[in-house]
Amino acid sequence: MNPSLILFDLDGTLVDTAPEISDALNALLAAEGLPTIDPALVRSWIGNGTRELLVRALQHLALRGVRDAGEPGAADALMPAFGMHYMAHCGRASRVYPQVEAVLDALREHGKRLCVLSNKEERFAFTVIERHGLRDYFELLIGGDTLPTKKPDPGGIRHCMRLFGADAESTLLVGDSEIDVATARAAGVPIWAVSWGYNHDRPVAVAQPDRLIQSFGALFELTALDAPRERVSTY
Ligand SMILES: O=C(O)COP(=O)(O)O
Ligand SMILES: [Mg+2]
Repeated sequence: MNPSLILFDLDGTLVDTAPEISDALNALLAAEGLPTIDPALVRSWIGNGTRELLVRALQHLALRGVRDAGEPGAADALMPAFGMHYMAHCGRASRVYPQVEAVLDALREHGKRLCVLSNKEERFAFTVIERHGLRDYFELLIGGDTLPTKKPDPGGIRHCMRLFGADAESTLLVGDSEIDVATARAAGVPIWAVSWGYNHDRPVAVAQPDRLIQSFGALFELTALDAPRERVSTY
């Protein structure tokens, strides 16, 4: 395995975003006079994008008898306010996982093309990587609303492969959920799954990724087959 193009899922793979996603959601619910939700439950809803998370939160409240939460259109009506709360919380309580910067540095130094492929809407995904200083590692960020489809549709992977002239053998997806595994399978590319992310309430191992990694440092081995590029100074 010596991929030249490596695509990274964002939430649960590069950055632990669950705390601020539940902070933003609960800030919205409190502002609307609705009951707040246990962060552990919110964490289990991450993976399909922010709007979908809001839909699930409202369904959860409706099932518990909260009036108005189950009204058709409730999620769309609340989405602009949720977006404002989320933007205000983005990058505050989230943390980049250990070794991420060191690995991305090494991969870039060895000439790998790196992209983010997230189901989080582009503006939020961009804000998360920007606020954590990760932006310059990536040549492209595809969010859940960048293209007509999102994961598990293989469109995002195919788009990157076309753009960077990579075939299935020279592409790798690194993700944390069964959605990522399904996306990679649909595109015919290998998938390495991280063990520490968000996969609803089950271990991602059940989705049978090609490899399960226990630490981000495992990705250092992807640099073993390429000589480091000469650094070109701009000064
Ligand atoms: O925001 C989400 O729900 C998921 O985002 P991810 O695809 O980066 O895990
Ligand atoms: Mg994820």
